[in-house]
Amino acid sequence: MSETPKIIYTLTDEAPFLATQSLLPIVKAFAGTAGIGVETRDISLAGRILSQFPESLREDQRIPDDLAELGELATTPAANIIKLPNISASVPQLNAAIKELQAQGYALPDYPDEPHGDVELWNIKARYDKVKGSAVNPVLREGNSDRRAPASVKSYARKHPHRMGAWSKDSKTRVAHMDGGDFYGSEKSATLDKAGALKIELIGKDGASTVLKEKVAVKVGEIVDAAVMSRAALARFVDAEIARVKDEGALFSLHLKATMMKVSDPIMFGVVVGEFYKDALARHADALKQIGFDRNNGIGDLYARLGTLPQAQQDAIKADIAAEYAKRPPLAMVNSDKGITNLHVPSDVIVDASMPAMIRDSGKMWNAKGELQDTVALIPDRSYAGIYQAVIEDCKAHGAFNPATMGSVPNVGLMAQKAEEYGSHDKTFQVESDGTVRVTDQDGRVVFEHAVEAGDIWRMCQAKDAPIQDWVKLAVTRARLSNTPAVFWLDAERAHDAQVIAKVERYLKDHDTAGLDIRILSPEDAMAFSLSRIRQGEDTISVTGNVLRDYLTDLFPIMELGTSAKMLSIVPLMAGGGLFETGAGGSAPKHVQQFVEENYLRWDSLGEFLALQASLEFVGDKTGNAKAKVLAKALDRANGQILDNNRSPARKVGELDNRGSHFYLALYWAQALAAQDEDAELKAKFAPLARALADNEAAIVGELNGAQGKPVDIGGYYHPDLARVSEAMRPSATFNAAMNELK
Ligand SMILES: NC(=O)C1=CN([C@@H]2O[C@H](COP(=O)(O)OP(=O)(O)OC[C@H]3O[C@@H](n4cnc5c(N)ncnc54)[C@H](OP(=O)(O)O)[C@@H]3O)[C@@H](O)[C@H]2O)C=CC1
Ligand SMILES: O=C(O)CCC(=O)C(=O)O
Ligand SMILES: [Mg+2]
Repeated sequence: MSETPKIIYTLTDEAPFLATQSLLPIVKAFAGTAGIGVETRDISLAGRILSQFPESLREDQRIPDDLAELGELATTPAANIIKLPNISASVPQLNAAIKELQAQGYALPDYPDEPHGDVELWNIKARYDKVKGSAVNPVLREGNSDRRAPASVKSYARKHPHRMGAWSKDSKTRVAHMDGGDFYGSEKSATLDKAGALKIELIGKDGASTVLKEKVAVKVGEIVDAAVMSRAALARFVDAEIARVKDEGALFSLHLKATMMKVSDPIMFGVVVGEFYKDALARHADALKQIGFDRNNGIGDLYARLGTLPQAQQDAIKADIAAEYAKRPPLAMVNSDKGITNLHVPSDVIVDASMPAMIRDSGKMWNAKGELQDTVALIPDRSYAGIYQAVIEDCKAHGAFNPATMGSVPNVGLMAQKAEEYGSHDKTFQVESDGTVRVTDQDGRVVFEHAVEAGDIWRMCQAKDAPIQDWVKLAVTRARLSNTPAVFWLDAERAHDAQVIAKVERYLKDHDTAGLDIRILSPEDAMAFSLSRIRQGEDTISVTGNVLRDYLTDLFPIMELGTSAKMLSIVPLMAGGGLFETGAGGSAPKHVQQFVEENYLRWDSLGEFLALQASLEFVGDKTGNAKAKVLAKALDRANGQILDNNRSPARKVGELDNRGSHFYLALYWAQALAAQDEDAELKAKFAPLARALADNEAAIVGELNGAQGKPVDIGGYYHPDLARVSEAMRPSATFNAAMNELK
C-alpha cells in the first residue's frame, strides 16, 4: 500500500503568515477529501531562531529545526512543499526579532556584534548567522526554477491593465555603476576537471598565510569563480556619484541585495553610508564607537543607539547629520512621513523589488516631501547593473510599457545546489590586511589569486555541473512546450559566464532543438531583444543564472501584471520531488502595518492558489490519486473565476481583502467540484458546501468586511500569537460553520 500523499505547507512571516491562518483551514479541508494530508512546518524567522537555542529555552518552548528537516526532504522524491515567502533578516531585523522573543519570555542570548576572542560568543554568533539573511531559499531550492505568468493571469492583466507611470524623454533617471575595481572587473573562473577540495588563504605582504577556509568540497565539472570588490574603488565611486547626482538635481538611491547577499552587500551598504555621512561620522567617531554604531546596519542603527549618550552630544550628532544632508543630494525615501531614508536599514530597499517599482513609477522614487522625483540608482557592481539601464533607456525612448498589449518574459533560472552568487556566503570575506587571496586545489596548484587591500570584499561562487545540465534541459523543455524563443543571458566577456557558455553549447547538443529559436546574448543585449519583442506583444523566455532569475522575475511581472504575487513559481526538484513557491515577491512588511492599524490585509494569495494547484496536480501525477487531479482541475477553474470576477484583494477598508478572496476561492472551488462529473463522490461531497456558501455569500462577505476598520493586536510582529491571528483572520462565523460541515 502506498503512503498517504502529503503536502507540506510552510509557516513563514509577516503578510503571508497572516494570510495562511485564513487560507490553510480551507486547503486542509479540501485536500482531505482526496485523502491528502496537509502538514505545516515552521520556517519563520522566529521559528528558525528558537530552533537554534534549545539549551536556552524551557522544555515547552523548544521547537525542532523544521528547516533542516525540509532541506533533507527536498533531496528526496517524496518532497511536495508549498513554500511561502519568508523574511531574509538583516541584522537590524534579527535583533528586533530576538528582542521580541526575549520580551515574550524566551531566554535567548543577544546577537553578539563583535565576539572578539570569546569562543562562546562566536558559537552564538555562528548559530544566529545561520538564521540570518537568505537562510531558507538556498536550503530548499534543490532544483532549478520555472517562473511564469499563467495564461489566465496574463490575459486578465491585458483586459484590466494596471496603471503605469508615464516616462519623459528628458528624465534624469539613470543607473550608476563602477567602471573598475568591482566584482565584474576582477572575476576569474575555472571549470574543474577533478573532484577534490579547494583551500582559500590570505597571504600577507610578509608572506604569512591566514587560512580563510580550509576546505571547499568541489565536484568534477564544477564551475568556480572568485572576484573582489575594492573598498577604496567603491568609496571613490560613491564620492564621485554624490557630487554628480547633486549637480544633476536627482535623488540619490542605492539598490543592493543585503538580505540575500548577506555577507558582501551589507558591507557595500556600509561603505555608501560611510561616504554619505562622512564628515559627521568622522567628527563623532569616538562616541559612535562607544555606542557600537555599525554603518553596515544603516544610519538607522545610529539613531537606535544614540539614546545612551548625553543629550547635548545627541543633539550635536543630529545637527551634524542635518548639516550633512544640506551638502548632499537628496536621498530617496522609504517613508517620508517618518523620515526613513534609503540608507536607514539595509533590508528596506532590495534591488529585485525596488528597481521595478521605480520603473513602474516613471523612473522616480519618493523624496522627503513625499513627492515622486527622478532618481539616480547606484548599483555598484557591473555584473547586472546594465540590464536596468537598458530598461530605462527603452522607456525614455519609447515611453512606459503597456500592460494591455505587452508580451511576457518567463524565466528558467539556474539555482539548484546553491548555484552562483547566492551560495557564496560561506566563501565571502572582508579582507583584513593587504596581500593576496589565493585559492589552491587538493594538489596544491593555484586555481586563482587576487591582489587585495584591507577592507576589500573577496568572494568565491560555485555552480555544479548537474544543475547546469538540468537547467539547459528545463530551458529546452519550456521552449518546446510553449513554442517560444529562449535566450540565455550570458556575457561572453565575463569570466564566469564564459565557462557557462561552454557548458550550454555542449549540453544543448543533448536535446532535440530542431525548429527552436535558442540564443545566447549578453544581459544588456538580451534585455534589448526581449524588450523589443515585448513591445510587439511577443514572449521570450529568459534563461538565466541565479541573480538574474531573482531580478527578472520581479521586474517583468511588476511591469506586466503590476505585481510578482501572481506568478506561478515551480521548482522541479532534481531528486524528483516538487517545491512550489508562491508568487515571486516577498513578505510585504507594509501589509502587516496596514493590518494592525486597520484590520485590512491586502496580501494577494493568488500565488498560493497557483502553487496549490500545481502541488495537487503533482500528487495526482506522482501517486495516481485521481481525486487530486480532480481537485487540481477544479482549483484551476476557481482561480480563473477569482480573476474574471475580480475577487482579488483590493487595497482599502470597506473593500474585499485577503480573507474575502479566500471565501471566493472556497466558493468557486466547491462549485467547480460540484459541477464536475469525473468523481461522483467529490461531487456529492461539495454540492452542499457550494450551496451553503452561495446562499450565504452576502452574509459572509458582510461579516468579513465588517471586521475591518479598527486596529488589531496580534501580540507580536515576528512571533505573533497564533490564536489571536487565527481569530482575526477568520471573523465570519457563517463561513467557519459552513467549512466545518465539510469534515
Ligand atoms: N521568496 C522569498 O522568501 C522572498 C522573501 N523576501 C523577503 O520579503 C521581505 C520584503 O521584501 P521586499 O523587497 O520589500 O519585497 P515585497 O515583495 O515583500 O514587497 C514589495 C511590494 O510588493 C507587493 N507585493 C508582494 N507580494 C504581494 C502579494 N502577495 N500581494 C500583494 N502585494 C504584494 C507589495 O506592493 P504594494 O503593496 O505596493 O502593492 C509590497 O509592498 C524581506 O524580508 C525579503 O527578504 C523577498 C523576496 C522573496
Ligand atoms: O531568499 C531571499 O532572500 C529572497 C528570494 C527572492 O527574492 C527570490 O527568489 O525572488
Ligand atoms: Mg526576488
